[in-house]
Amino acid sequence: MFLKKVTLLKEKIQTFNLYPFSIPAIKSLDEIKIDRNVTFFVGENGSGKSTLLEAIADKCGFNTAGGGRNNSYDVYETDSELSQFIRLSWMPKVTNGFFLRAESFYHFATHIDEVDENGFKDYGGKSLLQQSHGESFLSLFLNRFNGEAIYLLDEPEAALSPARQLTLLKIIHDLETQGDSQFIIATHSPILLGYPEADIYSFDNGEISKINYEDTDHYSITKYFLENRKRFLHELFKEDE
Ligand SMILES: Nc1ncnc2c1ncn2[C@@H]1O[C@H](COP(=O)(O)OP(=O)(O)OP(=O)(O)O)[C@@H](O)[C@H]1O
Repeated sequence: MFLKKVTLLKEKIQTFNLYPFSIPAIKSLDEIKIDRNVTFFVGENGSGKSTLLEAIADKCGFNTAGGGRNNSYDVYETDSELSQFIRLSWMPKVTNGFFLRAESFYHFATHIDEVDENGFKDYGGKSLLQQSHGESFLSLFLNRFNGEAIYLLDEPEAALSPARQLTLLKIIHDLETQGDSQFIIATHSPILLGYPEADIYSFDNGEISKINYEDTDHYSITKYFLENRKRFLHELFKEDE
């Protein structure tokens, strides 16, 4: 494990009324201790997970549109408005890694198409643009990801079938145990969240705090839905009847 702590430099912030400090979870952030190789960010849509992950990626020197340190394609890069207000504490520092941003992965794939000179060796031997969305994610995980690195994944499940999400769990497990890799993953997937021995930070209720897997909405809503689908849907549609 490499990244141990993320601290918000409150003394540098002039106003908490503007984005990103207007996001309740960010406003109340003091520091996040990272004690595990695999850490998840969960929370409602708009609770600030991507904002913080992007700031960490920026601070790591990764392309904020997705990629690692050597992936420079400024045209798609966005400024992280938070990164200059956080401090990352490392032990030891690692520079290898990757920021996967599901929503802008196409830009990364296009960039690789433009610059690749070795037959897409890091991407399974085929242009990422000629692979399906989910196939291209898995090619990246299987071929480009390797040991002693930090991987920041923003909703990696976006393109993955449930079976491929299980494959991703296995890849994470192999990289964590054999390659000494660290992962921070923003996700809505109850499958990914089930990774053993991971820490889960919730961004709900205006704060960032640790939560047990079984206490997440992702677990409880999915479980209730699967076990009581008819009743659940009946209640959900009731007002419209
Ligand atoms: N560049 C920006 N300028 C102003 N507001 C922004 C900007 N980017 C995001 N926001 C707002 O900040 C809030 C947090 O957004 P963020 O993308 O971090 O949420 P999230 O938790 O990752 O959500 P989701 O689960 O839907 O991906 C949202 O209300 C969003 O509209």
